[in-house]
Amino acid sequence: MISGAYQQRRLIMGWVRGLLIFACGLAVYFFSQTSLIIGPQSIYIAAAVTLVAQGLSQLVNGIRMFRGYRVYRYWTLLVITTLLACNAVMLNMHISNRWLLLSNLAVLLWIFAYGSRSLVGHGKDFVANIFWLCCSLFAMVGLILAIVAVKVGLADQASLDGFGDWSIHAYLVSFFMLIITAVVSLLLLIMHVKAQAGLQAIATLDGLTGVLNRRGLQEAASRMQAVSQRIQLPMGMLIVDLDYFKKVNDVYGHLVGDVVLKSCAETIRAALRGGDVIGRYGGEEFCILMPNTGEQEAMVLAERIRRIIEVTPVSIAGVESMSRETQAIKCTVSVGAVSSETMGYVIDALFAAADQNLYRAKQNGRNRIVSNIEQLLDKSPVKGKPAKRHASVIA
Ligand SMILES: Nc1nc2c(ncn2[C@@H]2O[C@H](COP(=O)(O)OP(=O)(O)OP(=O)(O)O)[C@@H](O)[C@H]2O)c(=O)[nH]1
Repeated sequence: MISGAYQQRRLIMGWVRGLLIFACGLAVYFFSQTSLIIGPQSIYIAAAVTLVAQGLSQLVNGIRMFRGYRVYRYWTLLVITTLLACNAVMLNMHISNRWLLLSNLAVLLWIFAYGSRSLVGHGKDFVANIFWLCCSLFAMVGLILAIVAVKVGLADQASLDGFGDWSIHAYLVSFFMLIITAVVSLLLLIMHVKAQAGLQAIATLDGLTGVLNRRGLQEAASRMQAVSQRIQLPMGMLIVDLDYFKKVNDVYGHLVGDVVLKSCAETIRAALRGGDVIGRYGGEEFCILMPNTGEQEAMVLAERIRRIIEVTPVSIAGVESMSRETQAIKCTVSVGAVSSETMGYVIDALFAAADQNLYRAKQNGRNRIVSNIEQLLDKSPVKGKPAKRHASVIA
């Protein structure tokens, strides 16, 4: 978080620097329009464009850094030297205004095209759409600069000599300022949205396994319950608990315990259907919420999870502090299953009933599922094979 805030500060300070140089460029341009200038007006305009280009290129560099793209350290230096050198040579050699203007416009066009490319949105989410908006705003400026360049290219010499008085300047300057303000504001909005999403993820995701934490789970359960109840579809819930996990910690250490937890969370997640939600309910307990799932389907999914954990040993080959012979650990889980068909839609009642069924599964010997299905089918609970030992080691 602290390093993220520091990065953001660095980025924003970079943008501020770019905008200040850009503003200096505009100030020089406005000064060139007064009678206070000494010497030819074109020198001031060339200096103004150089400063504007320099400020913009710093801004574009900042945008690239923000997007995580490669930043060319000497890019801003290259822009300023190219422009200064071209302008100095052309002014000293009294080369036609047309070439002076065209070269300046070309550099500005290049910067906007580069910026526009750096702002292309990826994906279809809100942030991607805002990036696309910024991209099109920069592209629009590029297009207008291209039109001005064509106009300069086609204008006759007499008209070019009065270029300083062309009314398009006022429009261009206001347009530049408007677009830059809009793009910077949109980038700040993206920064804010990303920071919010980061905070939301920290608040609702479990740091170790990457699945929802208890709070995220509660929120997901409330949402699922509201929708299921409204459209009168059943919702199922499983609480999956690793058997004899304390012994894994005791025998192999907490580092291995963490690897086992992560791996089991991933294995369970991979076994779920689209729309199912997994969260970490407690230490070595996971909760699975299943929309449109009755008691029978909940049992089917519970059995799939029990089976897949049983047949998928957790590889601990690369874990530090483990001896080379120990390659993998076999685990089993007990599952408490329940659905709104037997317990109704009250979330706390579902959690309590699933917990109660899990307790019964543990009492009955572990590596098995207990549900309320007998209440529906008048049958005894489905049972998996009891585990013979807590965790076997595959050498
Ligand atoms: N490595 C690791 N261990 C954890 C974590 N959270 C909880 N535990 C451990 O999980 C163990 C849970 O032990 P118990 O509640 O006795 O459960 P158990 O040994 O699995 O026994 P049964 O559930 O009855 O089969 C404790 O030793 C906790 O320290 C974690 O994030 N990482």
